[in-house]
This record gives sequence, C-alpha cells and structure tokens, in this order.
Amino acid sequence: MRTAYSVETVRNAERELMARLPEGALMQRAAAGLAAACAQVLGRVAGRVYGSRVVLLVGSGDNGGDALYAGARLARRGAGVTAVLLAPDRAHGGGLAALRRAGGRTMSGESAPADVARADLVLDGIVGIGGKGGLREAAVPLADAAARSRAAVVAVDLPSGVDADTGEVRGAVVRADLTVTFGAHKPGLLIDPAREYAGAVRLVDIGLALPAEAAEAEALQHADVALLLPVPGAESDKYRRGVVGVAAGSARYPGAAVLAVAGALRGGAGAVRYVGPAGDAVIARFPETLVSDEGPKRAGRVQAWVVGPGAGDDASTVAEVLAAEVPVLIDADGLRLADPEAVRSRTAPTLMTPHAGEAAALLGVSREEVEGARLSSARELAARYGAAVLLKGSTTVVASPDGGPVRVNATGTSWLATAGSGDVLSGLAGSLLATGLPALDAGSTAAYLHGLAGRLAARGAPAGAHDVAKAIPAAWRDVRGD
Ligand SMILES: NC(=O)C1=CN([C@@H]2O[C@H](COP(=O)(O)OP(=O)(O)OC[C@H]3O[C@@H](n4cnc5c(N)ncnc54)[C@H](O)[C@@H]3O)[C@@H](O)[C@H]2O)[C@@H](O)CC1
Ligand SMILES: Nc1ncnc2c1ncn2[C@@H]1O[C@H](COP(=O)(O)OP(=O)(O)O)[C@@H](O)[C@H]1O
Ligand SMILES: [K+]
Repeated sequence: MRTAYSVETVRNAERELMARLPEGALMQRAAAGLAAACAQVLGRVAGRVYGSRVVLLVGSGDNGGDALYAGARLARRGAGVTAVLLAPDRAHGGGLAALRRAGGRTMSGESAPADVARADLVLDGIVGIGGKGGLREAAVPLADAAARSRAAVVAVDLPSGVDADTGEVRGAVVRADLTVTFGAHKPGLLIDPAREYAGAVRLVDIGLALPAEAAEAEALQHADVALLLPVPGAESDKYRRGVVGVAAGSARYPGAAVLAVAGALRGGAGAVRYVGPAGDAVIARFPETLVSDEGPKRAGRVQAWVVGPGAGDDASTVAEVLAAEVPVLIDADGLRLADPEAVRSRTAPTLMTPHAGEAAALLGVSREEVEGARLSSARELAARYGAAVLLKGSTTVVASPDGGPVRVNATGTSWLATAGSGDVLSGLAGSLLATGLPALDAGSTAAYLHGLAGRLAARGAPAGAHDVAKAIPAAWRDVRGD
C-alpha cells in the first residue's frame, strides 16, 4: 500500500522525531536522500556529477534549506552549483553557509533565467509543505525558465505551488520530472491535477513514525489487490461465489448492457443475471448470462446489483433496485434517476460511480470544479449520499461515507477515455461487490484491474471498451503473479 498523509500529520510526526534528535538531523537526512537522487539524475543527463551544472531555486523556508544542503553535497562532488535566492535575506542560514563552504555561488532572481536555461539539473526548493496557493509572482519566471530549459527538474518534497493536502492547483506551479519527497507521500503527489506536475515520485525515509490509520489517501499495489481478489475454493459453487444482477441498457443503448455484463462476467461472481430490454443483445454476445424478462424484484436472488448504465429514463427500475437489501452500484443514468433520499436511507452498502460531469451535476457545480478538486468532491458526495463514491477520471478516487483514507487508483491510462469503458468498470465492480467485498474494496479493486486491463488492451494504441473487458482476466493474472 502506498499511503499519503496530510501536512498536519506529517508536521506532528516531524515534531515528535525532532525532539529526540540533534538539531538539524532531519534536514540532513532529507538532503542526503535528495542529493543521492540528484546524483543519479545527473548521471543520466550529464554523464556524471563532476563538472555538471546545477541551479537551485531557493525559497525562504526549510524547503529551500533542503535544496541548499543537497546543493552543497553536489558541489563537494564537483558540480557547479548556483543558488537562486528568491528572498536573499530570509534564505536558510545554515544551508547557505554550507553551500558557500562547498564552493557554490548565489545570485538573486532577475538574471537567473539564463543560468536555468544552461543547467543540467534544476532543483526546485521554492516552497514545500509550507506553501499557500500557487507560486508567488517573483517565482513564476523561474518556473517558466525551468519548463523551457532542457534541464531535468527535480522538486524538493513537492512541485512548488501545488496543494499538498488536496492535489489542487491554483495558479502557477513548477513542473518536475522527479519529485523527491520526505517522510511520507502527500495526497497531492497521488491526485491530479497536482500529481501530473510531480513527475516520478521517490520517497526518502527520514524515520517518521506514521500510523496507517492516520493516512489521508492510499493507493493499492499489486500485493494489496492480490489479497482482496476473491478466488473460488474447493467448496465453491456458482451461487456461493455470488450472483451479480445487472439492470442496464435500453432500446436506445443496448451496448451499455452488453459492456456492463462483459465486465461483470470477469469480476469473480459465479453468475450474472441481466434484467432489462437488451436481453437479446446480451445473450447473443454472452450466452452464459441468466436473462430475465421480469423487473429486478422478480429476477431471482442476487448478492449485488449494478443499475444505470445506458438506462435512459427508466426511473422505476432504479427505484426497484435501490429498494433491494443487497449492495447496489449506481452508475451513469442511474445517478441522475436515483432519489437521493432513497439512497441515503438504504441499509445495505451503496457504491456510486460518477465521472466528473455526473459528479458535478449531483453537486451543483461545474465539471472543472470537480476535476480541480477530486478529493473533496468525492468526500462531499459520499457524505451527502451516505454512499461510497468512486469518482472516475485521470485519477480515480474512492471515498467511504464514514471517512477514513480515500483510495486513489494509479493504474489507469488515458486510453481508457473511450465510450463504454465506464460500463465495463461498473459491471466489474458490481461483480466484486457480489462476491462479498466491501464497497471501498470492490470499487478500488475494480478501478485497479480496469486500469491495468486498459493498459494491457491499449499497449499504446486505441482500444475499444470491449477490448478492455477482454483484458480483465490478464489483469487478474498479472496481479496474482500467475
Ligand atoms: N519540518 C521538518 O522536520 C522537515 C522539513 N523539511 C522540509 O521543510 C519543508 C517545509 O518547510 P517550511 O515549513 O519552512 O515551509 P516551506 O519552505 O515549504 O515554505 C514556507 C516559505 O515559503 C513561502 N511561501 C509560502 N507560499 C508560497 C508560495 N505560494 N510561493 C512562494 N513562496 C511561498 C513562505 O513565505 C515561507 O517563507 C518541507 O517541505 C521539507 O522540504 C525537510 O527538511 C525534512 C524535515
Ligand atoms: N484521462 C484519463 N486517464 C485515465 N483514465 C481515464 C481518463 N479518462 C477516463 N478514464 C477512465 O475511463 C473510464 C471512462 O468511464 P466513463 O466516463 O463512465 O465513460 P462511459 O460513460 O463512456 O463508459 C473510467 O474508468 C475513467 O476512470
Ligand atoms: K518544492
């Protein structure tokens, strides 16, 4: 599990640890890890550290201090290091002295862009977890120069200007190739749009003790997903594995039903029941589906329902499904048709799977606002509806109604932005719900497999939603190491 902690939690842990260590020890740990990472980057871009050109962008806080100490280490190994001081009278004193002793030079911001343009490596120590809002005016030309230069840009702790706690980006920020972060990941390193500015992320252990339950966000890894995947045992039969009901599709959108069933068949349930007007299309493609002409109530027992993909205006089916006392996944048209009160008063778990546009409609804000604030949007919806919420997009975020860390999915690919891939996801997640996984686990496991399947299906070329569904078994095998 990759876990991310809020700034407040990180600062508390730092304070506790600092009280037990000699003055400045933590910063030295951070700087040592940072310098080692920079040396590796310089090896790649300049062939070696000795004789390479390094520019440090140094703000007025400890983030700048880290950059200065790391710069001093690189200067001692023969790099030509120049520190650009954004606030010369407030730059970290100890760091500045160390850099000067090591032969580094300093300059103020105005003439710096030319040096940045010639650098092999730019170290962004403008601002870290102490930052508020986007970059201040004086720092913007430096961030622009770094973006234009052919130098590798390494961010200290965070790309300067992003919101560490939320992943929001308000104003100008530094775009990094690599972010070296200290003690713990911050949510902003896992969640777009900020994540996109971080580049690759490397964590340097500085000895902070951070309990898993205090995490703000977490990203499942292969090993975590492997433990969650339901695997049939000797005593399993199709009913014990779980039956998932899919109430989807309409005369206008029969394909949504086919794609949701395609996902559901590959999600671990022992059987898929389909109810709705697209039964013929479903059977033609997937003869193993149990198709019913009756509504959800009379379709036979299921352990979870998926409702909504391609449902058009069929509000009564949505209402019928919501009345069932089993877990329900609501997607697409179902989100619009569901009565909020009926969702809130459900006793069994509910999982809602909106994309940003659907979430925006439910929240009464713009799509851009949701895309800019994924974490708070997912949490807000989960709280309003008393449901788990899986907010789809470039970073998929899954929030529980009762708080706790959000799950962030890192396996996706923008090739998944193709019509119908969301239908596949809802079938897959519903199937996992039917096997007995809690909503948060079902949603995050489905997003993980779906992202991986998207990568396997696309391999750098466009793939249709049905290709993604077909690649789900390969994603399972990959996760399980088979
Ligand atoms: N606290 C600790 O024990 C450790 C902290 N470390 C480093 O210390 C950093 C935090 O240091 P600070 O608390 O001094 O805070 P920062 O250095 O992150 O930022 C504070 C300074 O930046 C300025 N600033 C705020 N918002 C800005 C913006 N939008 N644009 C430009 N400047 C802005 C503020 O005026 C303030 O002077 C971490 O990110 C990390 O790099 C590491 O050395 C590890 C140990
Ligand atoms: N830029 C992106 N990067 C990664 N995944 C994406 C991106 N855009 C969309 N996706 C994923 O693709 C799927 C699209 O679902 P959705 O928007 O519901 O499409 P549809 O309604 O056509 O099925 C979701 O799983 C979403 O997370
Ligand atoms: K930084």
